[in-house]
Amino acid sequence: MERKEKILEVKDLVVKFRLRGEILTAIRKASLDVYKGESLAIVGESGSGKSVFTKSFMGLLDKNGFIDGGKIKYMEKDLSTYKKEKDWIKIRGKEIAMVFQEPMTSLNPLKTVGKQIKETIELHRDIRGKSSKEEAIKILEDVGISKASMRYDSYPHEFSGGMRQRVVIAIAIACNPKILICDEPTTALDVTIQAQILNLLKRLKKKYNLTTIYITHDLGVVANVADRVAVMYAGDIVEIGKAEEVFYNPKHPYTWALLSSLPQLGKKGEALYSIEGTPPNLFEEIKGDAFAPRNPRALNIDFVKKPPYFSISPTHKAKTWLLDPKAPLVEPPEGIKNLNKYFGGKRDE
Ligand SMILES: Nc1ncnc2c1ncn2[C@@H]1O[C@H](COP(=O)(O)OP(=O)(O)OP(=O)(O)O)[C@@H](O)[C@H]1O
Repeated sequence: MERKEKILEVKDLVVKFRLRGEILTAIRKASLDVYKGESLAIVGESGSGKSVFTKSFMGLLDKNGFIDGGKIKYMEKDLSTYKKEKDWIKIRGKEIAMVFQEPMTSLNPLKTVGKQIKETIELHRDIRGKSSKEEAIKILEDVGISKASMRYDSYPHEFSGGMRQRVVIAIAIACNPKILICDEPTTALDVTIQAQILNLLKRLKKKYNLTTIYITHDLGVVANVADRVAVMYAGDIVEIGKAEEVFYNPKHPYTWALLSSLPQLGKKGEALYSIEGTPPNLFEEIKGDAFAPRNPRALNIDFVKKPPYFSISPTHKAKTWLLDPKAPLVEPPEGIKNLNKYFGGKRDE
């Protein structure tokens, strides 16, 4: 594999929350390398820790949250040691920016969209006055807003949902970040608009040489945009690889379950597959493989000992005892064996 430069290196990160006198462990020694210029997707069910994990890179954890171990290395700096807002201001937006699911919560309803972009430019870059307005208009054009110089003076409520999401992306881009984290960027939008926003993000990634991290529970979104996929379960990354490796040669039973629940695989008239059981209680210590109680193919050892990563290829690894040379042969479910039929074409776009 060509050796790419790491832009972010997360090692054994532990994030906890204090809640009513108890401690909840949301991230359990998760590690992740992100390479410059790549597009990485973090997928997993609601509550698996995707948002908490990425928010910890930006100092955006809720007040009751704290890092209790591990490192977050970004450009020679260890962000896990950052405590003060004045340190985070140098990173947030400027180096690492985030686009959230619901555009209305990220926009100020009382200010024109142009002013919001202009202010962001002036806060982060050395441009003022007329030039920053011109730059704001250019960015509005970049994110696909037609008649940008006229729309500059519009308020957020005058835009449709998809257009508002474009404005939120414009604000994120205006800071000139190196990493753009997109947290469920299309969940609140209808299907055609979703595709447009994903295409826009792909285009901007190329133009601005961005590293993009998508957070989503929807593997369908991932098929279209990600170079690599990280699968998260109960606060840990249980499988990671190139998108085609995770889609066409998945190894962790949780990835099998996620893939089996893809709506694209649903047969007409049949109920969609859904993963049985519930995720573990994060207030309690987890023993063994966290997915074991929900895994119909679990081995005895899964309930006792946490699996390490086993490598499948230089770019693909998974934390499951099924990959241990001593494990019995367990086949993935039939339904997910020919996924290239569904996604093969799309990935080559
Ligand atoms: N402020 C908080 N206090 C207590 N627990 C929290 C807090 N924020 C998050 N959590 C818990 O951390 C775990 C991970 O949450 P997180 O929001 O990262 O999940 P997620 O995978 O992003 O899910 P979703 O897709 O629903 O956002 C969950 O169990 C959640 O309840």
